Amino acid sequence: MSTHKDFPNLHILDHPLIQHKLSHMRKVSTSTKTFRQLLKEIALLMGYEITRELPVSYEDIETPICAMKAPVIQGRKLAVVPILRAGSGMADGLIELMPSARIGHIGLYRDPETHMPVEYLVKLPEVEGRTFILVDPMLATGNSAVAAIDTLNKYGVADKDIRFMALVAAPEGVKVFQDAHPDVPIYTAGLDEKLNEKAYIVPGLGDAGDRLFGTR
Ligand SMILES: O=P(O)(O)OC[C@H]1O[C@H](OP(=O)(O)OP(=O)(O)O)[C@H](O)[C@@H]1O
Ligand SMILES: O=c1cc[nH]c(=O)[nH]1
Ligand SMILES: [Mg+2]
Repeated sequence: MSTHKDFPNLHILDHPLIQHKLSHMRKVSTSTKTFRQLLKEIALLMGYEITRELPVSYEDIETPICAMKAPVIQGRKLAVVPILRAGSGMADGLIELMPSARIGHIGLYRDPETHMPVEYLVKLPEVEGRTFILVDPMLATGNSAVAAIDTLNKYGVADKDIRFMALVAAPEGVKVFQDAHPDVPIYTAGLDEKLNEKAYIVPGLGDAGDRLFGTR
C-alpha cells in the first residue's frame, strides 16, 4: 500500500495480484463472467489490505494441546455499503471476507447529461458504533461518492467512521472527494490519468455497471 504526494487521503493498493487482476478487467475483450469474478476477487484482496489496522483483543481459548490467549477482532461492528449498481460487485467480495458484516445500499445513477448523481434508494443498518466501508468501482467526477458520504452523514455516520474503496479513480474525482470529505480515506487499485469529455475515466475500464451486468 502506498500514499500519493498530492492526495494525503489516497492509498494505492499496489499488490501485484490486485494489479494483475485489474489489468484483465480493463481489457475490452474480457467477458462479463470474468469481469464479475475478477471484481469480486479484487474487492476481497483490497478488503484484506484495508482491514489491516482493525484492533484485536485477546481471548482465552483451549487448543487440543493447551490453553492460550488468542487474538480476535475487537469490538466495532462493520457495514459494507455498495453504491448501486456497480458497487454490489465489490460488496460480494468483501462479504466473503467478512461474513458477519451488515450490508447497506445506496442507489445512485449519473444523469447522462449533467453527470450529477440521482439517488433512488437508501437502506442502511443501525449506525451506532459501526464502521462503514463504502464501495464503488469507479471514482470519476467524485460526485457520486461525495453524495453517498453526504447521505451516510445525514443518517448519522461521522466521516471518521467511513472508509471509501474504489477500484479505479481519476485525479479530478479524488480532488473533489478530498475537498468535500478530508477525513474519509480513499483506497484504490488504480489512480488513472484523467476524465474524458463524457466524464469517463481514461484509460479506465468503461462503464463498470454495464460491464458487470452485461447491459448497455
Ligand atoms: O464519480 P462519478 O462521476 O459520480 O461517477 C462514478 C459513478 O458512475 C458509475 O455509476 P453509474 O451512474 O454508471 O450507475 P450504475 O452503477 O447503475 O451503472 C459508477 O459505478 C459510480 O457510481
Ligand atoms: O469511467 C467511468 C466513469 C463513471 N462510471 C463508470 O462506470 N465508468
Ligand atoms: Mg453505469
